[in-house]
Amino acid sequence: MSDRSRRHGHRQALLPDHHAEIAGHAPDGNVTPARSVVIEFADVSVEKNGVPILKDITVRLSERRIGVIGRNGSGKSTFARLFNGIEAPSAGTVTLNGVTERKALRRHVGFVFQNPDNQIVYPIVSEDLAFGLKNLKLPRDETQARIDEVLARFDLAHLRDRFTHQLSGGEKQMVALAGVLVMRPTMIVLDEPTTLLDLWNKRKFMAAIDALDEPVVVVSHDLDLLGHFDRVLHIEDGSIAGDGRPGPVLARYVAGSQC
Ligand SMILES: Nc1ncnc2c1ncn2[C@@H]1O[C@H](COP(=O)(O)OP(=O)(O)OP(=O)(O)O)[C@@H](O)[C@H]1O
Repeated sequence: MSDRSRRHGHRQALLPDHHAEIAGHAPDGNVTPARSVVIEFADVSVEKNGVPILKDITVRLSERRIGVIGRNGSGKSTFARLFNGIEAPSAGTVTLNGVTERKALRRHVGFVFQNPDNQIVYPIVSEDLAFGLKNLKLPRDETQARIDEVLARFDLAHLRDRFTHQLSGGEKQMVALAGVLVMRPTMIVLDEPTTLLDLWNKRKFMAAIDALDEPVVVVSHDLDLLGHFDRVLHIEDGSIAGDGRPGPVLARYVAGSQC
C-alpha cells in the first residue's frame, strides 16, 4: 500500500453503521441530538524501533473542544493518530464509546492532516468529496445530496467543479475538512491544520471548526487557537504534563518555554 493510500484509508474506512448509533445520526442521515462521545486511553504506550514515544497515557476525554500542545517531537502527532487507529498502541487500549478495534475507530474518527495535499486525491472537488462515499454504496442522489450539504455548510458551493490543484491553500484545507465531514464521523482530529494558512484563512478555518457539532481535537503550536477550548492537554516527552482549562495549562506551557 502506498503512503498516499494509507493516508486515505481513514476516509474510505469511515462507514455509517456504528456511527449512526454513536453520533446520533439516524440511518437516513438526518442528524439527531448527539449523545456524548467519550474516548478513553488506558495505559497507552507507543514504542518505535525500541524508542518509547508515548509512555503509559491514561486519560478520559469527553469535552467538545480539546487542544493538544507540546514541543516538537514530544509525541503530539503520535497521540493524535491513536484516536482513529492510524497509529496502534504498543500497549494499552483506546476506546471510543465502547469501540476499541482499530478499523472501527477509523469509521468513527475523521482525521485532518496538516497538509491538505496529503488528503485530497481527485482532480475535481466534487469527485474528491465523493471518493470516501463510494465505499458506502449510497444511491447517487444521496451521495450528491451529502456533497451539496457539506459544501453549503461551509459556503464552498462555488468550488464544487473546480480543479483541486488550482485551489488556494485555504480553499484546499476547507475541502480536506469537507472530505472528512462528508463521511459524518463521530469526532474529528486535526493535526496542525492551520500551519499553512495565512491569518485570514486561519480565522475562517477555525470559525468552521468552532461551528462543528462534532467533538474536535486540535493539535496546534498556535496557542491563540486554543484559548477558548474546553480543555487543553500538554504533551511533554511522551507523557501528559498538563491537563485542564486552557488558561492555566497554556500559561504554564509558555512559562516553561522561557530560557
Ligand atoms: N519510527 C520511529 N523510530 C524512532 N523514533 C520515531 C519514529 N517515529 C517517530 N519517532 C519520534 O517520535 C517522537 C514523537 O514524534 P511526533 O511526530 O509524535 O511528535 P510531535 O510532537 O507531533 O512533533 P512536531 O511538533 O515536531 O510535529 C519524535 O521524537 C520522533 O522523532
